[in-house]
Amino acid sequence: MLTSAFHTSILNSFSDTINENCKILMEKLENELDSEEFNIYPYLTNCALDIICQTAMGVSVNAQHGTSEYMKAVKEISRTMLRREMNPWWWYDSVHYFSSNYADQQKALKIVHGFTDSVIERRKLERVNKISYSKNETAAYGEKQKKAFLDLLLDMAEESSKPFTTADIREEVDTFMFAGHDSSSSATAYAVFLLGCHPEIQEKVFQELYSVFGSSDRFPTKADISQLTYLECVTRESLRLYPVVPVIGRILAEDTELDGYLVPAGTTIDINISAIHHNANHFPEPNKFNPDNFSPENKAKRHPFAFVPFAAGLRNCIGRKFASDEEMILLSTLFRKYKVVSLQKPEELMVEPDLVMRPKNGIKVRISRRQYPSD
Ligand code: HEM
Repeated sequence: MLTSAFHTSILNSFSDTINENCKILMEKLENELDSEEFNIYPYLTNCALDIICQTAMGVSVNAQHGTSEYMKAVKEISRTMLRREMNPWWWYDSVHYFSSNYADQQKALKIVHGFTDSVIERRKLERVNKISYSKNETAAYGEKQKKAFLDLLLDMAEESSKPFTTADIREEVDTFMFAGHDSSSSATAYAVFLLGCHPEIQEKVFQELYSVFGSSDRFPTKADISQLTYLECVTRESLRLYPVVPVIGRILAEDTELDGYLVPAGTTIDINISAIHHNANHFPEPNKFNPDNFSPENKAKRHPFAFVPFAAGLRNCIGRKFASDEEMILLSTLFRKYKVVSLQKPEELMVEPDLVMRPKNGIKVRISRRQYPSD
């Protein structure tokens, strides 16, 4: 159901939403111009949350403007899942049910489900009454009243012979929400961090941006983005060094030979994406940040599965294009406007496992406004 909603033409319609939220992010960052040091990670996470909420449900939770109950609950659910994973006693349902973690999780789930259900019910009613979406809700979608992901699901549900309950639809919307905000904001955060550590590479990115945009601060178009080939290499190289989903699990469908060992069908295996990305046979200096690893020549020389941040095969990431577009828009806007200096060294940056691999102590940076020749 989700996959068909990710048709390219639909993804393109989300770029207005990304741009509008990116503009708010830039305004918020203005307040940090005088800071000696600040953590840019929460800014990126809140921006990603607003983007995903608007694209998923067509409503804003205004995460960038404050703290909504829904936003806190989304974060709390991630935290309770992680706490459970870290505490083997809680792997048993019967023990977990009596824990405070379970109570916290249920409380947060109630808020999240209640919010999603109310949006779905309201949308369904509007469709029955053929009321077009209210002005506030569509403002982010521009004049043409672009549909949210939820509307596409409701279209599909109406056309399907199988009845869909609100809970079925809610599950799809929640999957989109949870898979889509932490992953893309962390990916963007690591790219910002690495560019902040490597001024010479940041300068090269800026020169590319300048060649496409000049000193304009206009929203990037699809055509602009397709010209930013070096920035694209930067985003890939960042995901290579910091794959935000570092390990995935699979159950073997058939007997498989691995390194001379026969692993029987039905075995659960972990695939260590981070280790694949740091394999010196594929990336000669595996710990060095080198965007040229993704130049067309270097890419052509490598095995196609040497770089798999979005997994591969049937259950790969369906939000890959969305995530890449979002990251390119955010980075191309941010680095046109600001110079970024990272105040942590790569060896000091601690990562912690959550639903995705997050920077444990955030991303500490200092920013200054870019000077253009006409300034
Ligand atoms: C840089 C950002 C992202 C990365 C690195 C990433 C990575 C991944 C990976 C590795 C998987 C496979 C997980 C597994 O098999 O256990 C996955 C699945 C998935 N991702 Fe992403 N993702 C990103 C962004 C997004 C976004 C923005 C969305 C939605 C808008 C999204 C939606 C999904 C969904 C729905 C699945 C499950 C697909 C399925 O089970 O068939 N992802 N992602």
